[in-house]
Amino acid sequence: MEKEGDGNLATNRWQRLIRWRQKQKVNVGGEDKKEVGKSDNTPWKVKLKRNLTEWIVDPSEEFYYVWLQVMIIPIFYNAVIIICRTCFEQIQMNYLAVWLTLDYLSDLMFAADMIIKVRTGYLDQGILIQDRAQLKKRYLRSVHFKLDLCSLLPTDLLYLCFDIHTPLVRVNRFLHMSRLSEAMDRMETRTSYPNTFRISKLMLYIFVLIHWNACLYFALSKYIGLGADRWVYPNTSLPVFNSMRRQYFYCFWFSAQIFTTVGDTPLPDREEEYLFMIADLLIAVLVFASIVGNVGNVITNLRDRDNVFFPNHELVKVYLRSRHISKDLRKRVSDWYQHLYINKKITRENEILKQLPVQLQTEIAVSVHLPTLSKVTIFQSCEKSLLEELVLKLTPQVYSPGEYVCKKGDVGHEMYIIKEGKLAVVADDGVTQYAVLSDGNFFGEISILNIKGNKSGNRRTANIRSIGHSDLFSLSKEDLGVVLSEFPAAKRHLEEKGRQILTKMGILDESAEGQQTVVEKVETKLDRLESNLDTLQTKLARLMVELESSNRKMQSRVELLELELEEMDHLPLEELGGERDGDWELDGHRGGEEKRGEGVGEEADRERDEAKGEEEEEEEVGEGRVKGQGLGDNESKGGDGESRRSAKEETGKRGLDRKVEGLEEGVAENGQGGGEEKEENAHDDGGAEADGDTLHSHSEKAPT
Ligand SMILES: Nc1ncnc2c1ncn2[C@@H]1O[C@@H]2COP(=O)(O)O[C@H]2[C@H]1O
Repeated sequence: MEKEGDGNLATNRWQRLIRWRQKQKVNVGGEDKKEVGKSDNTPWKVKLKRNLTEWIVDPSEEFYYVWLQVMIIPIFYNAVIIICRTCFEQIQMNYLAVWLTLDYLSDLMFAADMIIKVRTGYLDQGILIQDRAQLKKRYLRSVHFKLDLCSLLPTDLLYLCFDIHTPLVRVNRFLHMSRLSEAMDRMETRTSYPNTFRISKLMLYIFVLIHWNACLYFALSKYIGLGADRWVYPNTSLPVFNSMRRQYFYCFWFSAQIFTTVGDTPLPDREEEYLFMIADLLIAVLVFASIVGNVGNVITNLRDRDNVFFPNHELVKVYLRSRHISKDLRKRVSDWYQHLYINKKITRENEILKQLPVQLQTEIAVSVHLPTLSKVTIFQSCEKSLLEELVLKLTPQVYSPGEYVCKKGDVGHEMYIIKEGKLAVVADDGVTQYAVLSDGNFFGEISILNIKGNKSGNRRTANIRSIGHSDLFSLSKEDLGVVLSEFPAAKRHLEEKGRQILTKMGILDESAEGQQTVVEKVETKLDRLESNLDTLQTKLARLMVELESSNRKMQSRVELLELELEEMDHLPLEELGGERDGDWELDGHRGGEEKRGEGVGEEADRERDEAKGEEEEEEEVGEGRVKGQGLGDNESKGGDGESRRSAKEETGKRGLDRKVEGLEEGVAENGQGGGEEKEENAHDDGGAEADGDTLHSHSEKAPT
C-alpha cells in the first residue's frame, strides 16, 4: 500500500510538474506574444521617426506641386483679410473667433512651409541634392528664410499693447508672398490651358488690388467723415448704408469704377480725396494697360496656335485673288481649308513638335501614328525601331475629292501611306478604275525603288486619284532609302510587291532582271574571292613570322652546341675518359682495342657520309642505332681500357659534329619553310640519340 501511495505521490508530482511547465510555457508564450506586439510597435514608431528625419522633398514630385497650391490659400487669406479687418471694423468684430482661428491656422501652415523648404532638395549639376545639412545651410543662408522668419514673428503679442481689434499687427505675414509667385509659375507651366490660366491670374490680382483700394477708400472716408461730402462713403447712420455687406460692396464698386476707368466717379472735394483719386488713376492706367496687354497676348497666342495648326487661309486667299486664279480653283482651295478646319486636320504636326527633344518627338509621333502604320502590311512584321525611324519622316497630306495624288509618267519623289480615305488607281481616261486603295494601303513605291527590269524607270506607273477626302502620309525617296538600307527585309517586301504589279502591267523586263542577277552573282563571286585572298595573305604573314622565330631559335641552339663543342675540345682527355669509363662500367662494357676504336671512328664517318643523303630524323635515329651496334661489336671483341677511351672520344666528338651538321641542315631546310616541324625533329633526334647507347652518354653531357 505504501508503495502504491508512494507511486501515486510520485505520479502526482510528475503530473504537477508537467502542468506547471505547461503553464509556464503558456505564460512565456503570452509574454512572447506581448513582446512581439511591443516589438511590432517599436519598429513602426522608429520607422516613422526615421522616415520623418530622413524625409526629403523632391521639387519635381507631385507632393511639392500640391503643397504649393495649398499654400496659396493662407497667402491669399492674409493678403485679403488683414486689410479688410483693419478697415471694416464690423467685419473684424462680428467674426473675431473665426479670424483668430484662421490666423493661427495660417501661421501653422507657414511654419510647416518653412520645414518643407528646409527639406526641399535642389539640383546641382543635374543631380538632386538630398543631404540634409547642405539643404539646411542653403535655406538658412537664403533671403527666403529671412523673409519667412520675419513673416512668422509673433507680432500678435502686440495685441497686449494695442487692442485685439488691431489686426494690422499681423501685416508682417505679407512677407510670405514669394511662395505665391512660385505656385503660380508652376501652375502655369503645368496647365493644359495656359491662356485661360493667365487671364484668370490677372483677374485675381486685379481683384485683390480693387479690394485693397476699396478698404483704403473706406478707411479714408472714415478719416474724412462718413457722408461728409459726395465723394466719401455715405453716412452709416442711414440704414441703407449701415450694413456690413453694403459698406464693402459700395467701396468695391467705387474702386472698380476707378480702376477700369468705366463709369462716372463722384468728383473729389478735399485734397485728401484728390490725392487718393490721382494715385488711383495712375494705378488704373497700369491696370488697364496690363489688362489690355495680357488679353492681347492671349489673343495673339491663340492666333499663333491656329497658324501653327492650320496654314493661314487669309494670306492664300489674297494671293489667289491677286493672281486672278480661276473661281473653280479658288473654290477647291477654300474647300480644302474648310475640310481642315471642320475635321480638325493638322498638316504641320512635325513643325509643332520640333521644339521637343527627338526622343519625345518620336514617342509622341509613334503614339499618334502607330495605329495607321500598324495597318500597313509591310510594316506589320517590322521591328519597332524601324517604325520609330519612319514615323518622324512621315509628312501628313490631305487630298480633296477628285484630286490626283500622282499621274502616270511623272517622276516619283515619294511614296504614300493611306491614313484615312479611299483612292483609285485609274486609267488615263480618268474613269476606268483598276483598283481601289484604302486605309493602311500604300502606293507610289515603284518609281522610287529602282526595281531591276522596271521599264518605266523612275516614272509613275499609274494615276492615283482621291475618291473622297484622303489623309495620307508621304515619305520621301531619300528618307525611304535611308530606312530601307537598314532594314533589307522590308526593302525586299516592297520590291516584291512592286515586281508583282509591274509583271501584271507587263512592264517588267525579266531578261534585264536575269542579266542583273548574273552580274550580281559575278559580283558576289568576286567579293568572295577577294575575301579569300585577304584570308590567305593573313595566313602567309603569320607563317612568315613563325618561320623567323623558329630560325632564331635554331640559330641559338646551334651556337649553344658550338660552345659545348669548344668546351669539350678544351677538356683533358682523362676527364672525358674517366666519365666515360664510369659509364661503360655502369653499362657493363669493358675492354676494347685501339684498332677497334679506330674501327668505330671509321664506321661512324662512313655512316655520316651515308646519312647525309637521308632525311634528318631517319638519319639521326639510324645513326644512333649503328653506333650502338658498332660499339657493341667492338665490345664483344674485347680490348684494353685506353683504346676504348680514345674510341669513345672520337665517337663522341663525331656524334656532336654530326649533330651540329644535322641542325645546320635543319636550319637550312627551315629556311625553305618547315620551321616548327624541324624544331620538333630536332627534339626527336634527342630521343633517337637516347636510343643509341653511345650517344646516350653524350646526350647526358651535352644538352641538346
Ligand atoms: N494595279 C495596281 N494596284 C495597286 N496599286 C497600283 C497598281 N498599279 C500601280 N499601283 C501603284 O500606283 C503607284 C503609282 O506610282 P508608282 O509607279 O511609283 O507606284 C505605283 C503603285 O504603287
